[in-house]
Amino acid sequence: MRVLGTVGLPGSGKGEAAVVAEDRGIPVITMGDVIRQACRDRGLDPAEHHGQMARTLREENGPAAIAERSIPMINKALSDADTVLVDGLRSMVEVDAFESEYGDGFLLVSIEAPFDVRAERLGDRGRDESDGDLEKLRTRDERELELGMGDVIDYADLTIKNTNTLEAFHDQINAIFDGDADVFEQQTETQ
Ligand SMILES: Nc1ncnc2c1ncn2[C@@H]1O[C@H](COP(=O)(O)OP(=O)(O)OP(=O)(O)O)[C@@H](O)[C@H]1O
Repeated sequence: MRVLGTVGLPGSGKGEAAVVAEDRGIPVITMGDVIRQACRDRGLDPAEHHGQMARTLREENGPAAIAERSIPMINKALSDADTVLVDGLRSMVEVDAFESEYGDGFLLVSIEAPFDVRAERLGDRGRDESDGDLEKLRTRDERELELGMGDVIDYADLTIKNTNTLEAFHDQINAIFDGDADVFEQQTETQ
């Protein structure tokens, strides 16, 4: 059993890591899915209430609420699969929740790229208007770091620098899933 969590600032490549996982048939649970499900459970439109629901869940059930709600989803996926990817951890309380559930089976991977590289890639991605806005990216970075993402990045078992081609990045992610170079084993043994 392996639960691989990713952390990274906006545009670092977490979504691409999830694409690699899905291509290999590895289930992906995103924290966003948890929030969308909570919206639907309460009859709310996720497109409209996503941000508010994230805050409500934390207010009602504490800062680890979203991680805790994702654990049953991960466990369900683990009944059919050996490995699951959890996309986008944001704070140490979430790390603690996954570590207490999965112990050494949990591996935290930090995906990193410099601001300028992320800004250019997000500009190309253009998923929404904030993607092309440098000031908004700076604000998003600051907000994530203030909310504790920096600690999670520092704590990660493995760091991947996503500064090369997309193909090279996919190879790096595949190597982690393959357990190449004993990367996975070394890290879990020393935890
Ligand atoms: N090595 C790379 N070379 C070229 N493009 C890349 C590379 N890595 C990622 N990208 C592209 O950069 C964009 C941002 O990557 P991605 O969507 O994976 O980031 P993210 O970490 O999920 O961001 P967010 O948190 O904002 O959703 C995407 O369009 C992705 O295809």
